[in-house]
Amino acid sequence: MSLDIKICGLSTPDAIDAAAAGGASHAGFIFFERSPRNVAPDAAAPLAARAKAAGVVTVAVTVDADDAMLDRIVRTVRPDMLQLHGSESPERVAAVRARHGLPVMKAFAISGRDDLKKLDAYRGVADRFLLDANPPKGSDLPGGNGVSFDWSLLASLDADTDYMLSGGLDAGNVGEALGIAGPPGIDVSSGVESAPGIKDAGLIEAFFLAVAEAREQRQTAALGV
Ligand SMILES: O=C(O)c1ccccc1NCC(=O)[C@H](O)[C@H](O)COP(=O)(O)O
Repeated sequence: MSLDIKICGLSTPDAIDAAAAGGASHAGFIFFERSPRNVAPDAAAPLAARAKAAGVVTVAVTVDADDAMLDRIVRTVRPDMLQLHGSESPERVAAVRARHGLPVMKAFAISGRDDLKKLDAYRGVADRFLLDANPPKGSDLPGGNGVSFDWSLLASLDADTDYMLSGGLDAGNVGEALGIAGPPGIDVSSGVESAPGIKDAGLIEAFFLAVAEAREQRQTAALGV
């Protein structure tokens, strides 16, 4: 089974190259001023072009952005996908998708079974889901907090739910997350940083190695070797 891997919060050519070299399927760019990973559209444009040239799908991450901001990002950065990481309603997701003609990944904060029910109103509207942890108390950010949630909750999701498992992943725990949830995609940001907003090529490489090892172990176990 294939596994999509999104490295989020990229802001330098070196980090793009490390993500692409490791085999990232998606590269995320944050357009949210309070984030240490925030990039201006003009600065993100050449980075996104670099990721695209390496065959990586580019994702523009926004939080309750209005049409003017999304217009500017789409016009300048030309992302392949939009990630809506705020409290966007199903109607807003549909409107954004129609206005820009781009697939939309809708993010949800998960801390209990009830949170997963919220996805239902977005089925057939959002192209994909990103399931993240609830921000810790006092956090200024809806994402990128480096905290995880109970991955076993995902066992109750419909098998055909297309999502990325996100929140607090790193090289040390991604194998366990894959084993418990078996997601179609994963997403990481803080877990491959040496400091908030500073991606580390060594940590990115270690993350991909940990994913490869875990997948190999699962395959071996499945074959009963
Ligand atoms: O990463 C941010 O700073 C951020 C800010 C505002 C909205 C979303 C943000 N990140 C979105 C992502 O897709 C992150 O990769 C995701 O929340 C996981 O982050 P982490 O727990 O640090 O791996």
